[in-house]
Amino acid sequence: MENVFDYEDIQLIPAKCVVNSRSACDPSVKLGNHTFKLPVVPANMQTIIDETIATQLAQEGYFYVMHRFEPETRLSFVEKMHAQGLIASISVGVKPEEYEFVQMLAAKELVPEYITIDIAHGHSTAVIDMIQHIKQQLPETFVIAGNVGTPEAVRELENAGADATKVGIGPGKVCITKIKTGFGTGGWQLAALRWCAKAASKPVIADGGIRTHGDIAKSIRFGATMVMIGSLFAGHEESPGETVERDGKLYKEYFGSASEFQKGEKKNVEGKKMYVEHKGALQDTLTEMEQDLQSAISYAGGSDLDSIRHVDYVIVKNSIFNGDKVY
Ligand SMILES: NC(=O)C1=CN([C@@H]2O[C@H](COP(=O)(O)OP(=O)(O)OC[C@H]3O[C@@H](n4cnc5c(N)ncnc54)[C@H](OP(=O)(O)O)[C@@H]3O)[C@@H](O)[C@H]2O)C=CC1
Ligand SMILES: Nc1nc2c(ncn2[C@@H]2O[C@H](COP(=O)(O)O)[C@@H](O)[C@H]2O)c(=O)[nH]1
Repeated sequence: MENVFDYEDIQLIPAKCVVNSRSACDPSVKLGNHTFKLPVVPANMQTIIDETIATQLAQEGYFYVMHRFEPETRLSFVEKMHAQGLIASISVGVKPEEYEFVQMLAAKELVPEYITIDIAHGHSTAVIDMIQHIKQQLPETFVIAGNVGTPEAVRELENAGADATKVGIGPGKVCITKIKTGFGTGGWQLAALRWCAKAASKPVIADGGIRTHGDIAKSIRFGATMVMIGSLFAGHEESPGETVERDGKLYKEYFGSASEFQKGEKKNVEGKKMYVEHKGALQDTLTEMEQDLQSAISYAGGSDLDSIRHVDYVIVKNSIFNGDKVY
């Protein structure tokens, strides 16, 4: 593959501004039948989202995907969200009990608006079978399938009925797949996104490796409809991870969904645990992301996200941070 690059290697090129204020730029995005305030979704991980955050996000008009690691709560979660007039967006795996769960939702006529099939290696018969099962049982549900890292995988999952695919194997902050298996899109996630998005006929969600808000705009430029983010969302007051104090500073725990901490055993471990700096309220980050995206849209010379998709770019030889810290 020619032109292999990652987020740090790219700078987008400004085009003539057409708005008088960044506040005139609209960073909202449509996914399925709904429009959301931002093209950003917090990762469906246990230290990133819980029912309280999911409810807050849905009420405020942001997309969310609830994780699948407390499977017994999912049915009542869908009921609770619908009782409040909010969208229900949940995750499933591919084991036999997950088939029964989907059947149970259908039998109770509980139709989540979104279901994400959340598997490490999504280019598999297991995921294709689950897509078909959901589409048969819950035809109205928007199905996001992943994770994948190749155009072949995107096409196969789309052909099986997926409404969107999620791209990213190994670029995550707490991911050790790349180290333990030698496989993945770590180190070239942005190029992999471009490769996959060119083959896609439906929305692509870029998942993992976002380290700055500018990386969201870069993902949009290279074909993402939406971006899934873990580490940047891990350090908030509301984040479900444990809060610890070290040398007078507060940190929040962030662990991988395939880590020993999540699994409760040391088997097929492909994730680790780390601590990220505490950074205040979730809404403050969402607001800053919105402002930074509005600014990105203005630099793109337009007034909505689509303008970012058409800007030129350069591959820079050195890191854009040039040895500096981000903040
Ligand atoms: N985006 C990424 O880069 C990655 C994400 N993750 C996250 O970790 C969590 C756990 O993922 P996962 O282990 O898939 O989920 P599960 O533990 O639910 O495994 C799902 C099923 O797929 C099988 N399976 C898992 N990996 C493979 C593989 N490489 N080849 C063949 N079969 C496989 C498992 O069997 P068995 O366990 O017996 O093999 C199991 O039957 C998810 O939330 C996932 O998103 C994990 C790694 C990479
Ligand atoms: N290889 C692994 N990847 C994982 C694991 N748990 C989650 N993930 C992926 O990471 C992203 C978040 O990435 P970030 O760079 O924004 O922090 C998440 O959405 C998953 O796709 C894991 O244990 N191993």
